[in-house]
Amino acid sequence: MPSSLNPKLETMLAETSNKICGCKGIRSCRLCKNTENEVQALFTGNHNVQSNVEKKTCYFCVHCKKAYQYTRVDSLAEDQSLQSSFPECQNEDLPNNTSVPSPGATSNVLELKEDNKLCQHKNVLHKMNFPGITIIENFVSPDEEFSLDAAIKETPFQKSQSGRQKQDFGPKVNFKKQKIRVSSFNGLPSYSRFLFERMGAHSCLKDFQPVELCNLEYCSERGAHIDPHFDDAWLWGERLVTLNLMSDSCLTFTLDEDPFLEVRVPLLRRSLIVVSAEARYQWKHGISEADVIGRRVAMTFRELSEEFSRGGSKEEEGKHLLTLALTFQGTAIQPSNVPHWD
Ligand SMILES: O=C(O)CCC(=O)C(=O)O
Ligand SMILES: [Fe+2]
Repeated sequence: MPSSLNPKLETMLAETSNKICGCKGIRSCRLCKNTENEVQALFTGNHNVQSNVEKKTCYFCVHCKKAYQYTRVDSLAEDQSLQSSFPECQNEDLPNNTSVPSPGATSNVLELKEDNKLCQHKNVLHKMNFPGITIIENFVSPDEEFSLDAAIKETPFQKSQSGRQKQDFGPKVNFKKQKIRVSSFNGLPSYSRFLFERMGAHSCLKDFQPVELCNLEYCSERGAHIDPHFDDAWLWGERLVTLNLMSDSCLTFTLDEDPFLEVRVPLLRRSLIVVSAEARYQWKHGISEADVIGRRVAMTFRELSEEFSRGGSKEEEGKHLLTLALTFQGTAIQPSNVPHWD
């Protein structure tokens, strides 16, 4: 809120916002932003001014794992699917042996080798490497997606920041003070066991052992999104693994030092994305409001950092967390205790 507003109005807005959504501090969603904007406009006559500086947008190709800026991007405005804003690469002739089939998969174009020569892109202005992204398409089948969503809905969601709703299965963490409490953590939920087992069949996740699952629900009516951020690196390890359910979306990567550059990575429905390396540690990631169409559910699994793994100073704590997590008998932890990057 601008400081030019009178204190009474600020208090009124804060109270209203608190009642209708879960935003705190600088975060906002459509519910509190609308209220705030309407009242602000009444009092100040100000309206948001859109920046007209051109963005350099690169699109990540799931197949050759490079990011491309195009001379023109045909956007099918009438098609509501986000997929249509990603230019297609010509990869129909890819041999089957370049892929690793996923147990839930119907597609055989998966985990393709980097630098796949057969992947061709038209109208390319600029091509860049974008290390640290692996996408496994069709990680779950439509039936499995439906069952997972039904199982998730059995637990009530808690209001979160920026219009999101969440459920957390993990230890209580105070990231600022670097403190953990495990007393209320009783494991990952049973419905996530088969996902963990399936991950192990993929080379990039062979040794992946999750200690936290955070389910996030995004709905466009609430203007749900997630601001650009880094995930914690003290407790959480290198790989952030997200299963995307119920609709397509897009993860946008940005750099503070180059605010006009962005890399858009498709979050395809039923696909699994692994974010690691530079994509995890050098680039911030976020999901903009415009990239949420209808309802989206994201299941994010996190592993332990080196400090909490074998040989690290917190190895014993890590072991304990892992034993609890992998019982798969978990129930969601209480909202006030929810650990999160923000
Ligand atoms: O919804 C997503 O896919 C990303 C969520 C995320 O970045 C986070 O929870 O830290
Ligand atoms: Fe994140």
